[in-house]
Amino acid sequence: MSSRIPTPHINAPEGAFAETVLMPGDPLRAKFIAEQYLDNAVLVNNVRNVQGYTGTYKGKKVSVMASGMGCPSIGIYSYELFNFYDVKNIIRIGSAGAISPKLKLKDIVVAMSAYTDSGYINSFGFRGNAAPCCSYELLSRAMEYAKNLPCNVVCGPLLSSDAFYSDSSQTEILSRLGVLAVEMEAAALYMNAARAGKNALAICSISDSLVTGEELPAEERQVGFRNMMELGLSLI
Ligand SMILES: O=P(O)(O)O[C@H]1O[C@H](CO)[C@@H](O)[C@H]1O
Ligand SMILES: O=c1cc[nH]c(=O)[nH]1
Repeated sequence: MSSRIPTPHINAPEGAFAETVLMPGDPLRAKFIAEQYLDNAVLVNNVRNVQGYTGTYKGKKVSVMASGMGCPSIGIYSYELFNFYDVKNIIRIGSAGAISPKLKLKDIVVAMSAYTDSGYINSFGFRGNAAPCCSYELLSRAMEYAKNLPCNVVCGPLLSSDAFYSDSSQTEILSRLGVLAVEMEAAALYMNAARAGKNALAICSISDSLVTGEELPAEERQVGFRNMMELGLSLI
């Protein structure tokens, strides 16, 4: 365990986090997961209102903490958890916009890999094109559990974009390459896990479709993705 805790972003003491952390972007989704699913949940971080809780689920210790939005933000939290708090697994519990016409609202994408346009990728010193990919062990366990879920769960690549609003047509190009959906964090999480020798998986519920223009309201993005939350919790 490093002595670099507390950090500027996490004021929890040593040992405050479980070895597995579920990580939604939205702090209120983190709070909802802690309140709905965890026994004896304790708030272990609230710096910048980025809420982190540790409790137990079915008797197993688990933490849930928000990442905020975008690669730079999840880059900070996942780096500090992996490298300073000795966390072993981070599972993103996110939302994403469908770019595949085959996906409907509330379907779940389990991200095998993440294309990215984010400059965050340059911080690892590699001058070619990186290939951020998930933990195979977490992925295979997630897809096994997904067979029991009453919703469509698809495994494939995501795009982790720096821009939520964009004039470019990159998503159409990536759709032709089989990329399923766009979100904003998986690539940074996967790169930090690789660099730290740890494990990561991004699971995202479809909150809107760039194909049809349908979208869910903010409250549903906060509390409505229970199948995804239970899929994440099945991995602890
Ligand atoms: O719902 P979360 O987990 O925040 O994920 C998605 O939602 C945010 C944009 O609305 C971005 O963080 C994107 O990745
Ligand atoms: O990053 C995101 C997340 C949800 N929906 C989108 O269109 N983009």
